[in-house]
Amino acid sequence: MTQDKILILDFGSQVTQLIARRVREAHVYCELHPYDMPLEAIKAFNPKGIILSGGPNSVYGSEYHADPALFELGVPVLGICYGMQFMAHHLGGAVEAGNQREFGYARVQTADSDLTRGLFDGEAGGLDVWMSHGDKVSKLPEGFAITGKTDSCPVAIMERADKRWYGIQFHPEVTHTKQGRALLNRFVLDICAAQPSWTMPNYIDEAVAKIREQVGGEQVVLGLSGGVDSSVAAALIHRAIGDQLTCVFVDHGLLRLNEGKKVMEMFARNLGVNVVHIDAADDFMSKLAGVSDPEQKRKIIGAEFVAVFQREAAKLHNAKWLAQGTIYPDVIESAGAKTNKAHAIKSHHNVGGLPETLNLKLLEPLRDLFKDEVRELGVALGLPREMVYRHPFPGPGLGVRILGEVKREYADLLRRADDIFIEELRRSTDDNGTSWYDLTSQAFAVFLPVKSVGVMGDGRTYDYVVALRAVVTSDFMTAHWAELPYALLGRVSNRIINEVRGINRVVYDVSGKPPATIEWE
Ligand SMILES: Nc1ncnc2c1ncn2[C@@H]1O[C@H](COP(=O)(O)OP(=O)(O)OP(=O)(O)O)[C@@H](O)[C@H]1O
Ligand SMILES: O=c1[nH]c(=O)c2[nH+]cn([C@@H]3O[C@H](COP(=O)(O)O)[C@@H](O)[C@H]3O)c2[nH]1
Ligand SMILES: NC(=O)CC[C@H](N)C(=O)O
Ligand SMILES: [Mg+2]
Repeated sequence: MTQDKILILDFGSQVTQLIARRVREAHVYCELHPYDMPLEAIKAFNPKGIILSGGPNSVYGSEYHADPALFELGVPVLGICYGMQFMAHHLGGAVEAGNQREFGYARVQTADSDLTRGLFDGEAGGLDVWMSHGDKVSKLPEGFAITGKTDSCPVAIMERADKRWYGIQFHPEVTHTKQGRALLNRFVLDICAAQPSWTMPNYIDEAVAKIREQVGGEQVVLGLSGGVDSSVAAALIHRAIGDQLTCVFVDHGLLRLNEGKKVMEMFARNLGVNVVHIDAADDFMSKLAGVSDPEQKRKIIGAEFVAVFQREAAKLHNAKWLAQGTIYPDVIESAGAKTNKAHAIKSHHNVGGLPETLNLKLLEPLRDLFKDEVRELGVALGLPREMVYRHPFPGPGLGVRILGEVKREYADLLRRADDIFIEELRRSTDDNGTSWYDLTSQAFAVFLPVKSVGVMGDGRTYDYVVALRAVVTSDFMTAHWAELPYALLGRVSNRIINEVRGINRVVYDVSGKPPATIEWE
């Protein structure tokens, strides 16, 4: 890779991923690796600078240590929180438990400093930061100066400018630290002098060359969902190897309105990608008949999906590769998941769960990218903005948005109601002219298989209920219900009740996650 690179060593902080995002936002490529990355691997990575993350442990008496020889590589090092404590510990200073723990907002008094130079324009002398620590640096390592402190933290910033070693006790990666982004930019762009050349248009050539080299003359299959990740992966791989790529698009009868048509039009017709469109609605519907338990439904859909995909992939001549839209957060989270014993709330199904008997090699060209980068890449590859900035759509589709037993009739009603909701969201804007579709992270309709009484045209109706769900979230782990304007909700309700015969009542879901989840099943 010809890019300048920053290495982030992860000591287990909850927010390490944000450090990587901030560096990427400065258009510098970076990677996150475990704290115990071997020195040889660090040298081979050839970083322009190293960032040591925070972490839950205490550096004294713990075994969570990086190889201290990294300080002698001649590249700048920035230690954040635990990272700074590790730096102090290994360079001859000392760290001990503080008598006061500090969580949340703090004001750091700063002296003129190499690290913070130029960050304050007119606001000299202070930083508004976010702290989360119990330990403190109690003795400075040799040659270091204290350049920032708070009332309860005598060493909030320490630095040794001749070696370009910097430690900060607070977290610059979180947005609560007001000048955090500027500080990270100062480290990465000025101190490490990394070139900000990491942009998606630049990345295309490199990614294309890599795919060609990996795949050679062999054939690739990809499960295309019409979602963002698989679509961008398809466009990128197609750019690299053209007809050697075949996409399999499975219509399980639980897709959004006209989804199949849209996907075929976009990929097969406009981009000239080979797409096999499988209409498997009958298979899915018959397997789902009579089943109302959410987990059982998910498992049936997941298993059937694999069966259909496997059958189709086997028909393709000489396919040796399975391409997937795995992205960097998936990679980081699945590494973390190995040690994480969280409760399973829902079994998410992805083609990621394909059995090894498929005997295909994995091609994952997006595995270094964050979602916002994947979107930029999609635009750079010529996919329409509207498709690339779409809300996520779950693999089991409407199957988890029809409560209880799934029936074709319900899916048809729901598809139309959902389409009206999305159309109105795209059409209405807030005062700044941003559409409500873009202001929400995910929005959809849910089918409730209960009937209620209504009156239309002086006649009695006894029809089904649809719930509207719209949430705002940055990570989908927690979410707020979206405060949509009443007038917009009113229009959606009117249109659904008037246009979708069989639905006579619309309600709005005002539950956050937690305690509710985003999908109803
Ligand atoms: N109907 C489908 N046909 C073929 N492959 C599918 C289908 N639904 C899901 N997949 C596969 O499962 C993978 C995971 O789905 P997931 O929803 O996480 O990602 P996505 O659909 O690509 O993007 P997004 O997160 O924007 O929805 C997809 O990348 C795709 O390869
Ligand atoms: O690809 C997927 N396969 C699934 O089985 C699945 N279940 C939920 N989701 C999506 O995940 C996010 C969080 O959803 P929940 O709050 O309902 O768990 C939301 O964005 C959901 O749409 C899925 N995505
Ligand atoms: N967030 C951190 O990195 C905390 C470091 C260390 N565990 C402390 O409490 O000080
Ligand atoms: Mg999807």
